[in-house]
Amino acid sequence: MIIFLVGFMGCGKSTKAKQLAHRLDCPVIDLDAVMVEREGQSIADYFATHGEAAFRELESQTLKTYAYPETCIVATGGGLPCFFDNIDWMNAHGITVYLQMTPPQLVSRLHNREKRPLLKGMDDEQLLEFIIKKLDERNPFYNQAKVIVNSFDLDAERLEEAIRLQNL
Ligand SMILES: Nc1ncnc2c1ncn2[C@@H]1O[C@H](COP(=O)(O)OP(=O)(O)OP(=O)(O)O)[C@@H](O)[C@H]1O
Ligand SMILES: O=C(O)C1=C[C@@H](O)[C@@H](O)[C@H](O)C1
Ligand SMILES: [Mg+2]
Repeated sequence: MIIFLVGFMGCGKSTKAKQLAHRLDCPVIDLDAVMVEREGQSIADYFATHGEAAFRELESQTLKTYAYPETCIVATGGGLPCFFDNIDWMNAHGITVYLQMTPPQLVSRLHNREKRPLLKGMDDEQLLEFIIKKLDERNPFYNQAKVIVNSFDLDAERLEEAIRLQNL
């Protein structure tokens, strides 16, 4: 079974993916990291040289063509579920889990903004405003996930339970 973790930048996808993979003794795949490795370029550099539209194409293609092991945890990019038919594809191929956080909680987790092309140069106030607006656009996609959990202070054991309750 493939478990896809989705949610806004900073909601804990990469951290929780590693913890869950450890508990379930299976590999973890971080799709942002897969693209960085394949392209030999950071995501910020990819955005700068090719633009966001090209990045979204690459991201969708990477999602759909990756050779996933039978059981694995996949940390997805923050925008991935919101483009093309990516959320439908994930729902058809595995269990989707939305790691939900409030905008102020996300602000408190989003350091290193210079590495994130969409957040570059923002202070806390601008970031909060941006997140509120973006979440409004993105929630209709994130909310199509099969499991929805508040991920602030969520430990991996409780996350595993929430997924099992729904699916395993
Ligand atoms: N339980 C926690 N308490 C405090 N900080 C945490 C906790 N879990 C994760 N973090 C920190 O929050 C930040 C975001 O976590 P993480 O990188 O896992 O999110 P993400 O959803 O993968 O974000 P993105 O892929 O957009 O970079 C990181 O700096 C991480 O170290
Ligand atoms: O929320 C987004 O649109 C993004 C999130 C990151 O994981 C990266 O995939 C990229 O920086 C874009
Ligand atoms: Mg991540």
